[in-house]
Amino acid sequence: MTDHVLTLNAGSSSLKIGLFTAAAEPEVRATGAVERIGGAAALTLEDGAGATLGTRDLGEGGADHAGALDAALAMLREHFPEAGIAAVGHRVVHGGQDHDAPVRLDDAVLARLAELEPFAPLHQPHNLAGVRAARAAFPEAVQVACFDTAFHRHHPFVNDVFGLPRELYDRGVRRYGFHGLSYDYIAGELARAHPALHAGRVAVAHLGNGASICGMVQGRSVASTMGFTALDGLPMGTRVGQLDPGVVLHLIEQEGMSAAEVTGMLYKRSGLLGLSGISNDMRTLEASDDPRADEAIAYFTFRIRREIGAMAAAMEGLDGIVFTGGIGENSARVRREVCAPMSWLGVALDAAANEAGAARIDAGGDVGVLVIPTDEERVIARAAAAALG
Ligand SMILES: Nc1ncnc2c1ncn2[C@@H]1O[C@H](COP(=O)(O)OP(=O)(O)O)[C@@H](O)[C@H]1O
Ligand SMILES: CC(=O)OP(=O)(O)O
Ligand SMILES: [Mg+2]
Repeated sequence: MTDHVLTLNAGSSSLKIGLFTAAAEPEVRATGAVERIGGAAALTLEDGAGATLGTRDLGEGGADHAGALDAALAMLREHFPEAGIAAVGHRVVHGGQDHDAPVRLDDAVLARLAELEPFAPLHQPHNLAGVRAARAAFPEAVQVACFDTAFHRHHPFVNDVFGLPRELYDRGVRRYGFHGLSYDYIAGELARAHPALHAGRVAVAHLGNGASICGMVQGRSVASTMGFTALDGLPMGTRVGQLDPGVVLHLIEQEGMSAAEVTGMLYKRSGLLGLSGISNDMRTLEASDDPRADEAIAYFTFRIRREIGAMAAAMEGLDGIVFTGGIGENSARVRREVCAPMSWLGVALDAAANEAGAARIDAGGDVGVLVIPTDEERVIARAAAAALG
């Protein structure tokens, strides 16, 4: 029976899939993840209760995004041979100016989204390759795109613009912001479980291999640290984060680097990897006793603090901080190094709650501090189920 929806979510270092019932509030049947794509990639499939159904080692450097998708779909089919797929929901990182909501994919939409590939080179090509693969594997299914940019499409002008000649803004050179599916989920969780915070001003820090902060007022995005591309703002696993554009000019004009070489440096060889010289992966850096690993983490947490301060200014106050994403959910050290020096802003951390990975980790200061596991898959599944009517 075609009574299920499938979700595909290609991140920069991961591929996540989900199998849900096609209900208005979809029920999760299984989730699968390939982590550390490009490194020691491994696939895990779990059932809806979190019990492991299968694991597969894809080997050091053994899987790219396409290989990860093949392996994940094969394992899913093995465990759920009876599940028919009525709709496939895709995370598509960049929706450009056109999309503030999910959209059904056809050839014309797909062609326009492909034009945005240069603006999200670590994601968009993999997202669209997933669409093509899913159309071939499930030709009868409805294909739906869910955009990381959609949640941010109604920023105030001052948070949407760069100080460039106006015609560039008119041509779409704007601050789009990303990780919107994650922020959409967090906004829903705040509304459900923390209505007072939902009504207030919250800095949501999505810290994964890609990392950004969203300034959320009454559950809506008013600012993002990410901009025209997912390079801006915080330093990330391999991405540079905020950078003086004069450095780019220097690299090209004085150092003789090509545009492609600069692109490779800023997207793939900077951030935690570039600073540490060791790894883009926070688990590896935390386990290292090399001082460069500590310095990379120190820069990461310093920039998060700086940007939370900037969000407080953008929102004219701060009622809460939410940590989410692979690092935000799991690294007590990062949360501690971010929060400890922010008592001036009313942030007081409960050290024991933080180390224990509790859901609420503030010690009752002016600013509520929460850890909320994100669920981009659920947001995608809801949109895919909704498209079925
Ligand atoms: N227990 C942990 N402690 C510290 N960092 C962790 C832990 N688990 C995962 N991470 C980090 O989370 C990051 C990946 O986050 P994730 O949101 O899954 O990535 P992506 O941005 O590719 O979707 C990696 O840097 C990884 O090391
Ligand atoms: C937009 C982005 O950076 O996504 P991810 O964190 O999944 O790489
Ligand atoms: Mg991600």
